[in-house]
Amino acid sequence: MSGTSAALTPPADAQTPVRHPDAPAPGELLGAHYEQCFGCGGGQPHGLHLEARAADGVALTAEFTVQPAHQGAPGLAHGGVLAAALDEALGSLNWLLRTIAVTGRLETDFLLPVPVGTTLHLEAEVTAVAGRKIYAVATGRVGAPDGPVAVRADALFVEVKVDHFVEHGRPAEIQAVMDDPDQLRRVRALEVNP
Ligand SMILES: CCCCC/C=C\C/C=C\C/C=C\C/C=C\CCCC(=O)SCCNC(=O)CCNC(=O)[C@H](O)C(C)(C)COP(=O)(O)OP(=O)(O)OC[C@H]1O[C@@H](n2cnc3c(N)ncnc32)[C@H](O)[C@@H]1OP(=O)(O)O
Repeated sequence: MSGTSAALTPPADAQTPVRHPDAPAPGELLGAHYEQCFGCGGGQPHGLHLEARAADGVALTAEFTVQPAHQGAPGLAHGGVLAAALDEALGSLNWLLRTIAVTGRLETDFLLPVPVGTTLHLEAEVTAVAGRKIYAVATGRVGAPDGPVAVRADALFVEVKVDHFVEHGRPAEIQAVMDDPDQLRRVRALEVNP
């Protein structure tokens, strides 16, 4: 059984999402938004190393292979890790809107257990935008892009400015980003109207 709370139902005056003209082309790898991100960064040994690719519209596909470090029960992925994979795929939609947004609400259905070694094939899509609120859905299929759906999520992201991170992040990590031209370029690429 699954359902969606009222907070995840777009209001009647919500807009159809618009892919930003400078968004990566369909098929292009999106890359990590932050090297130390648990979801997409290359600098986290036990991270998900999720690789997302732009699709048509305001949508993407992504893959993540469940590692032994991601177990909850013996030989099975932890549910929180699967939720993190969905969250990361949904968060990567920022690249297509060229907006910085953070997860406000994430509702997840766990439909099938996911064994270690499985590659989860994710799809995420923005469904509506209302002011700063971005509504999106994601699914994760096991084994193949057309495999059975193991997990799915409905989410609300809320647009923020870079200041959100500068204000709330631990100063050492924020300074490290500011000192790294490559990292700074990634942040700026997300932010159309700083
Ligand atoms: C130069 C150095 C820069 C360093 C930065 C480096 C890299 C950064 C680059 C990119 C990173 C971007 C994103 C990360 C990407 C991927 C990771 C996966 C995604 C995540 O993992 S991200 C982490 C988890 N995430 C959070 O850490 C959020 C914590 N949270 C907050 O920071 C606030 O809570 C916030 C901002 C969400 C809202 O706060 P706020 O004060 O700005 O706005 P407000 O409360 O007014 O909400 C506005 C409207 O959203 C509705 N609304 C809000 N929350 C709702 C909820 N939960 N349910 C239903 N509706 C909700 C309200 O009802 C209102 O609706 P209405 O306008 O209709 O009244």
